[in-house]
Amino acid sequence: MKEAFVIGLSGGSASGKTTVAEKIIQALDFPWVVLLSMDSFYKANIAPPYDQIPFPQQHELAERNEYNFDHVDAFDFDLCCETLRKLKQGRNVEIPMYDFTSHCRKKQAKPLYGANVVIFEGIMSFVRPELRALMDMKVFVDTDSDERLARRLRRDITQRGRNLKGVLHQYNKFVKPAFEQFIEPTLQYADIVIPRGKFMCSCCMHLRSTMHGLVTNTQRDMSHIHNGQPLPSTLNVLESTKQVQGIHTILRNRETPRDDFVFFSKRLMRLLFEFALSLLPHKIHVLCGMSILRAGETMEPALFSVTKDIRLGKILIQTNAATEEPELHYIRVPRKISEDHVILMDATVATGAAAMMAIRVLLDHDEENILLVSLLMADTGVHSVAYAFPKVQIVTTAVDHQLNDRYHILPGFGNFGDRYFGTE
Ligand SMILES: Nc1ncnc2c1ncn2[C@@H]1O[C@H](COP(=O)(O)OP(=O)(O)O)[C@@H](O)[C@H]1O
Ligand SMILES: Nc1ccn([C@@H]2O[C@H](COP(=O)(O)O)[C@@H](O)[C@H]2O)c(=O)n1
Repeated sequence: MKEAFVIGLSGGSASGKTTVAEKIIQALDFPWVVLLSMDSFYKANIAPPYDQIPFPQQHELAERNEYNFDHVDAFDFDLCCETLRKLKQGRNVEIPMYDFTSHCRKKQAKPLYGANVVIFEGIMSFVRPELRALMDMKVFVDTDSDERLARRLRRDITQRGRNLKGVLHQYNKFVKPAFEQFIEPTLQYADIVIPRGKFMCSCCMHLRSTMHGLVTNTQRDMSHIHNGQPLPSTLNVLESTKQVQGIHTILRNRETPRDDFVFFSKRLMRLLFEFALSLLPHKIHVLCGMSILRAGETMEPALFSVTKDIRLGKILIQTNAATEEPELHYIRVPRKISEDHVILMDATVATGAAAMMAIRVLLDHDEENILLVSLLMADTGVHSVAYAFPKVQIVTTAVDHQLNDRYHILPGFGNFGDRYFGTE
């Protein structure tokens, strides 16, 4: 669950790598696939120290088509490797954005959150052994050089601000020799070669079958793999006092009117947060709350009522109706929270798939600084989270033992969000 499957894509310039990557994403129809391009790691930077040649000089050379963008030294391989390694580990990264017309990095970097599958494409992606070692599958797009030149002429003139003479000059002086010297020899490392850049169904079928055993249906797999295992030591269950039992009875009763349901769930949330806060170490710490929308949002007022100056983030994860997989739709995280204690909130946790996706997004944290706080959990969810993230503290008021065939907790609280918001 933690490691992303990395597909490396290589081939000459304009061979069709990006196009093939996009087709793989469509054809795989897989949740949470990200595309990372080597172009982001050109050394051409707005500020030193990445520049070997000072930027004004490099820019001027590029404008005259005299800067060699097709040499291994043009790329920041260290940053590239570190970024891909982090993504493979399911961690967050900041991707530099490159602008081909100004030959420099944009000021703004693009945040990427961990993913199930990472497609990494670039002319030099197979050149370095440390990059190849991060790839689970390597695909080479092998397109004839005339075809590549024709495509490059069209693309660079229409999209990258070049002219005919400049493209031809750059191609003959740098692009063609680089292909022969650096890129073509890496064809030997490919598991799959796509001839003439024509993406074929057979290629996708091969990719699917290779990945099948690795990333299958998360909800289904997680719903029964932990049967009979003892509950983990990171699980903290609120003491089942008469008051807590009474509130559970009210919340579990499907006849309970909405206003009672809201009142007593709020009451239980406060007790839960008091308990969760008592588990934090005795020192000054900064707190950040993260609610998993939409049911986790119901817990925010209770959290505010027991904590002062807490920062808040939100994350929207929804289950794809067709694949039954959780998908990340929206995220807002306060800046610089990597040192904070994070209280991750969801009203109920069934299989644990959404909670695990949220924890993965937060993985720039030490796991022990994350508390997953939920009113009610299924033991499947408890086991899955604890297995994947053994240091995350899990805090709840009760653990139920069954899930139905739609992965709802039994006996449970029913659909918490619908009952709370009155959208049943
Ligand atoms: N199979 C194909 N047939 C025709 N044109 C293609 C094909 N694959 C890519 N192209 C075009 O060639 C250009 C370069 O493709 P791209 O995927 O960006 O290549 P790369 O990422 O390898 O540089 C684009 O304009 C794209 O539309
Ligand atoms: N400022 C730049 C930077 C790079 N290039 C060329 O881009 C090619 C790599 O990108 P592909 O999408 O074609 O793989 C590479 O061959 C560089 O020559 C550029 O022209 N200007």
